Amino acid sequence: MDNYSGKIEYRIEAPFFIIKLSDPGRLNSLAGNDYLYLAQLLEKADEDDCVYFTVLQSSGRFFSSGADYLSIGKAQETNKSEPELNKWLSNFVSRNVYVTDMFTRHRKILICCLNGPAIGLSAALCALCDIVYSMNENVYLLFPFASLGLVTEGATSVTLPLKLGNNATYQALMFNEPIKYDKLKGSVITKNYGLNDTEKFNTAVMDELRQKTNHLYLPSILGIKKLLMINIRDQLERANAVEVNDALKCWVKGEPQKRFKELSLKQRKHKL
Ligand SMILES: CCC/C=C/C(=O)SCCNC(=O)CCNC(=O)[C@H](O)C(C)(C)COP(=O)([O-])OP(=O)([O-])OC[C@H]1O[C@@H](n2cnc3c(N)ncnc32)[C@H](O)[C@@H]1OP(=O)([O-])[O-]
Repeated sequence: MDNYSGKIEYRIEAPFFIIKLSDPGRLNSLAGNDYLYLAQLLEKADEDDCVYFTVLQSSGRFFSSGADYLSIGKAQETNKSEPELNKWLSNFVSRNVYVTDMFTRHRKILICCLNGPAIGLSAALCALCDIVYSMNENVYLLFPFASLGLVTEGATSVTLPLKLGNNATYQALMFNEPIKYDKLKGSVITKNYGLNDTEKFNTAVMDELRQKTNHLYLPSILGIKKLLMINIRDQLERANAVEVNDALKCWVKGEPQKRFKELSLKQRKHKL
């Protein structure tokens, strides 16, 4: 496994496999290869028989600001002679399919420690987690697909209506509105720790998880997750495939690249 950028750390404290995003200076934005590494770590956690819970943590004030716009610029600039279709099949389709698939197929309990806002593909991955805890009420999820010339990704065309409801999903996606704590509470977030320090929050969640799980018969929880996923797994897998193929057309046309560049030049700002 290649940890290309060093932006992601992991440690195993059985029964927990803890993955931590550790690039707070750039708000834990992730390049294509970082998402690949994250997916590989999920695969490793899935295969490890000592692991029952995969815990996602982050650092600083954001959980993750989504795809790293600089890496999209680089992908655009390299191999200029390569046909756009080939370029975005490898730089977008295969990566998005793989990372989303590793989340949808993950057999262990996925717990997200949401220390701050999550955006784009990273927000989609939070929405794929089984349990989400928030550090405080300042968290939000933003899916700026309509602003960036993209369409739903990371199986959000299934997870958002399922978790938030259909009309709330339309409201957020059509107008690029952040989904704030008041809407996430109870639907996505099941506990708010009311803290203001990410490291204290991460520690508090782990302390509580150790306490809550030490009396459980752990194989049962995997059996329960398997049953809970039976009805939606096919939907998630189908959505993943259709989403990337629709988005591929956007990348070939070139609209997202233009808009990501504007973001990187600070000529475009999301309304929060
Ligand atoms: C795979 C393809 C599909 C994926 C789709 C998606 O994920 S769609 C979602 C795509 N994502 C988005 O649309 C979100 C884009 N980001 C934003 O809209 C804003 O940064 C903000 C609203 C998140 C925070 O505003 P704020 O005023 O509080 O903070 P700030 O702006 O000053 O940022 C602090 C530092 O972090 C840096 N940095 C931040 N994000 C990124 C990034 N994604 N990339 C790289 N760098 C990023 C920023 O440059 C700055 O560094 P500098 O210049 O000081 O060296």
